[in-house]
Amino acid sequence: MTTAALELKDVRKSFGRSEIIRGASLTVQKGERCAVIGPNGAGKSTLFNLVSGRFDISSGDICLNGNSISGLRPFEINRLGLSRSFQISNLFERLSVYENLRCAVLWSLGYKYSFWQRLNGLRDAHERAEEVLEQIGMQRQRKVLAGVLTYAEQRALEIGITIAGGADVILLDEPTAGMSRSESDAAVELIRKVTVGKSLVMVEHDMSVVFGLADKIAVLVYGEVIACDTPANIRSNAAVQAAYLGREGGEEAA
Ligand SMILES: Nc1ncnc2c1ncn2[C@@H]1O[C@H](COP(=O)(O)OP(=O)(O)OP(=O)(O)O)[C@@H](O)[C@H]1O
Repeated sequence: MTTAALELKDVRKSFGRSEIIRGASLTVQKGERCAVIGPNGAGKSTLFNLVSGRFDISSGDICLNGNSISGLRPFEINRLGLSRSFQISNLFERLSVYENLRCAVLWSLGYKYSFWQRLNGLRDAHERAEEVLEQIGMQRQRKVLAGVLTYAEQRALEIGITIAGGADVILLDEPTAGMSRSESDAAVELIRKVTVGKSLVMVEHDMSVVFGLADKIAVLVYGEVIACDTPANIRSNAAVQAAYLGREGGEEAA
């Protein structure tokens, strides 16, 4: 049996007396694209914060490539190969597109101040930043300050920053939020391209994005994964229809 890229085992999280994540289990295989959907307040962002180490789990376990990452800090989890984007823009607005990418690469290389390491680190970071620039199709904007990019370009740059360190498990939080249809279609193509051979977990409200991109959909309702299946099976799942799709995404998902 192959080792899963990411596995959540009966994960629970309470804030004070409120249990927000109530025994969530989820397995994402290597190379698989999984969308997490669910109503507002279901706990999707909390789940991302648990997986990326921003919050500690209350109980259960989370494994990355077969090894427990529970209790590790975000940068340790990142160095083990998991990278996440944020809903809120996470760019250095006064740095250029290229500089933003180079910063992300240097950070992921564990760059520390030492002369020789600095020279080697800068060379490696330059080459990797160039690769990512090409992957996200932003060579023409390389010198443009991140703060003056269009919204869709900023989101594309965020995706570049997320993949810059070469992580093999990518978490994207609402990557197409606030985009027009055509911008969102372009973002889907970009995500598809940059996640080839990687595992993707994304939280997304736009059902055409979810059903267009995901190999597997996990439905989170009140902190529990009530279904996790192929898009076709999720579409016809009566419990999912009742709890979520019937109200929020039925039209796009149909
Ligand atoms: N740090 C926190 N302290 C206390 N309660 C929190 C905290 N973070 C989240 N919650 C609560 O957990 C619940 C789930 O929130 P979360 O943001 O994870 O939901 P979501 O599914 O991402 O929602 P949305 O789709 O609206 O973004 C909410 O009731 C929220 O108020």
